[in-house]
Amino acid sequence: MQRLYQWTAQLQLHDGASALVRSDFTAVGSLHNSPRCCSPRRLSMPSATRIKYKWIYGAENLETYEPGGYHPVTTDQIIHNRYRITNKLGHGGYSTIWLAHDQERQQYVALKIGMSRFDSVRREIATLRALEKRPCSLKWDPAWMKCAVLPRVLDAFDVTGPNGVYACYTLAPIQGDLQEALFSGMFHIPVARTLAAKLMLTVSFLHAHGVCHGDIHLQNVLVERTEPIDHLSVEEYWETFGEPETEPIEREDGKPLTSNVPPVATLAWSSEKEATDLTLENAKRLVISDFGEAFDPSSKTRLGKDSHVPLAKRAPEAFFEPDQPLSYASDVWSLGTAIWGIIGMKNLFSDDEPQNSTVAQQIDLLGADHLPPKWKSIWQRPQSEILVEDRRPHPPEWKREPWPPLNTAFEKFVQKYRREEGYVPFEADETAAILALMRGMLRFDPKERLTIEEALQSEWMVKWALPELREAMQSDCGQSHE
Ligand SMILES: Nc1ncnc2c1ncn2[C@@H]1O[C@H](COP(=O)(O)OP(=O)(O)OP(=O)(O)O)[C@@H](O)[C@H]1O
Repeated sequence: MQRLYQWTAQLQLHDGASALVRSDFTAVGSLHNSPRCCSPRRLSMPSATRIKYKWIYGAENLETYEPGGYHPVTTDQIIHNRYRITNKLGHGGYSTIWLAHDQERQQYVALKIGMSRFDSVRREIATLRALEKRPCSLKWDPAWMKCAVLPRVLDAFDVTGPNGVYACYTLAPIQGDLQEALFSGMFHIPVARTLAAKLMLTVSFLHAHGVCHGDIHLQNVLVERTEPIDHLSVEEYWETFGEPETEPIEREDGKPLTSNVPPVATLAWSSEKEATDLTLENAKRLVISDFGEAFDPSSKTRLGKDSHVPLAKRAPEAFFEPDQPLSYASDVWSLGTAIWGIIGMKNLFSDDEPQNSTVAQQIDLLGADHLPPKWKSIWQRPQSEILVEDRRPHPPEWKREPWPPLNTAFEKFVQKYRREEGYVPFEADETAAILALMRGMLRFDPKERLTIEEALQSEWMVKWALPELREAMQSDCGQSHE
């Protein structure tokens, strides 16, 4: 898969117009070496005293193998006297995730091992466990109830290692995230509708249970495995799927490695399933993951400035009102950008742009007239009034390409690619319904934004997306949350 990314990125560089490759190919970075993983807020040691390693494409940030950081793990290692590491599934800014064989139950699990200095994995375990017991506060269609699948914590424990004490938990292994699937292709329309419906339904389940996810983006949206693997021994698994790809880790100063870092970097296994190959069977098995940022707005204040949602998916109130609490509406914004990602080819806002460019794109797309007056005056405040500590947005100082308005963006980022690459484009009536939903979910003012319940009742959901999901679910709902 690593090779595929390199290949597609090159294709983009040399022949961007003709290849069906995400045009914001910064996704190459965000898949494996996410800037979120390497952002300064995550670092503990001053950079001058950190040990530097030769960069390995596709590996986690190796400098983070230090006290307080990742647990050094290698294939075949047994964790907690029970879980035999079989392959790597991925990594995030807070954890590494491994496919492990549970020697007690003879089944495969995804093992998430948190970095020792963050309590994100502990919070995630608490949220998921609480969600299993929480009563539903809103009217929620019981017919859909068992279709909202959340990851289930199978086992939770601490592990002690050279970099500290790490919170760990196991959950069912899942096939891959949608961001990865979308890297070089698009979903067929019925699959896109099913994914969007199931994603929205799952978020509505969370909101109905008083929980904001707090980090909705397509890297945190996974589809379950369809092929069984529990009957395979670890050796048989390796024979079938290959052994994990590894690269030796080397220090930049040439000195020998310490025990803080593994001898080799293991590259994440990929199903190599592209968006085009995803079927309704896969789509109906969508699961939201990563509850490390989830919070209950009635009991916990999460300020806009503390949001960790990638900038391109972050709601504007987090930028304009950084000292105000976030709530369900911010999830709805991020969900809107995720649904756009599912139906289109190019992200709604470009990844890895700084805050001011992201806000400028939001304003271009939705129109300055829709900016709440108090935000308009923040945006337009004279440069001379901006104090160093004032991080609120203002127009970028450099010249940039204006972003198209919503309708044009749909034509340019969705329909054009669909036609050029031989995918069926959306019909005019469905397009109008999608755009109306997007406008409702992406209202600047969070109070005016659609609630998740309203979004679920939108024309696109009711006439196109939910019926598609219902049909796909006829037989079963995949794994049940109950
Ligand atoms: N149950 C699972 N099965 C298979 N792969 C998984 C599973 N959970 C996570 N992954 C993979 O690992 C990646 C990182 O997981 P996750 O986002 O939960 O980590 P994190 O450290 O909490 O990240 P973040 O920096 O986004 O907070 C996912 O994008 C996905 O590719």
